[in-house]
Amino acid sequence: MIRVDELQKSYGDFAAVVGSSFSVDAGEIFGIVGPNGAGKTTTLKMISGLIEPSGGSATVAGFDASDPEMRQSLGFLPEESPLYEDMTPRSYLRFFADLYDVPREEAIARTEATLDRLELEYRDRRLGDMSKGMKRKVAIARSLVNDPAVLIYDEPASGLDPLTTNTVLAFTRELKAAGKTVIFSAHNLYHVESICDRLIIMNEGQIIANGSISDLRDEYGTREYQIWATHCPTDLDPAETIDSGDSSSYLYIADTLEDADLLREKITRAGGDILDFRTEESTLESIFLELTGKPMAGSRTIGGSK
Ligand SMILES: Nc1ncnc2c1ncn2[C@@H]1O[C@H](COP(=O)(O)OP(=O)(O)OP(=O)(O)O)[C@@H](O)[C@H]1O
Repeated sequence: MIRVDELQKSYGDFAAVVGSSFSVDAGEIFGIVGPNGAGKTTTLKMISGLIEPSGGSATVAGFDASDPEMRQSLGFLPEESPLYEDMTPRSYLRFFADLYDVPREEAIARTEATLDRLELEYRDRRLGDMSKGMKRKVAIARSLVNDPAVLIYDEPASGLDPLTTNTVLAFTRELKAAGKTVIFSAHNLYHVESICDRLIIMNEGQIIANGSISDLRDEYGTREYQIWATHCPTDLDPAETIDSGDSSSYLYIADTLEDADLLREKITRAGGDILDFRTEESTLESIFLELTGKPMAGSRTIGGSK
């Protein structure tokens, strides 16, 4: 659905994007992550036809990014989406429907349904008097005004409260369920990990990793199996021991599932009980840190990060 081939952008001597190539299949949510200045927004703007590449090409739904016809297939939500402050959500969305030549009735039905789903009240209030979250919902509705097959969302949940963030993430999943293709850029790696099918990591204008979270874990991450038990056979060396008065518990770590099964067998044969068994995997954040050497602003880890 989207094909990016050796895409480049230079500003004078400075190379903001250096020969990026990747493709996004129909119906995928595809993530783009990277530290500040990595070239994410520049890449998204080139795919959207908003800036001209210095080299290479991008196609969306079979159209070159520079082809005006491509716009009918695309909804772009920029990182900062200034709205016309004196308009109301309804008048603003009708204005965009007219720009895209969408019939009025159809536009009203579509945008009202989107605003219902995003739980936006006050649709006749001046946009200038609305909160950031409310404006974001209107901008999301705008991205769908022409019912595009492809959506490019640059930091859609940035700066929003947790409730609105959850609504935006759930809505993005629903777009996929409805058959849309979504490119999703975010600083919060937990969001990317929870909704993206595949992703690229960019650093200093280059793609440094490309694949599903599971692919990236296999290639760059670690996985270990942890067993907590009540007993310590004499020939085993626990990674950790917790003494709590009259009883102790022991932690054993295995690198493979086969080794973990052997450990469990040994412990139960020696009369011990297994208290807990869990898999600990690298989070996207730890992989990101490993690859870029830079922490991701605005990100957070979920339990079990290493
Ligand atoms: N119009 C421009 N003129 C000169 N340099 C630019 C221009 N636009 C972007 N850049 C530079 O290109 C690099 C990539 O910028 P870009 O906005 O694509 O990064 P990003 O990964 O989206 O960053 P962030 O996470 O901070 O939004 C940055 O160093 C930026 O300063």
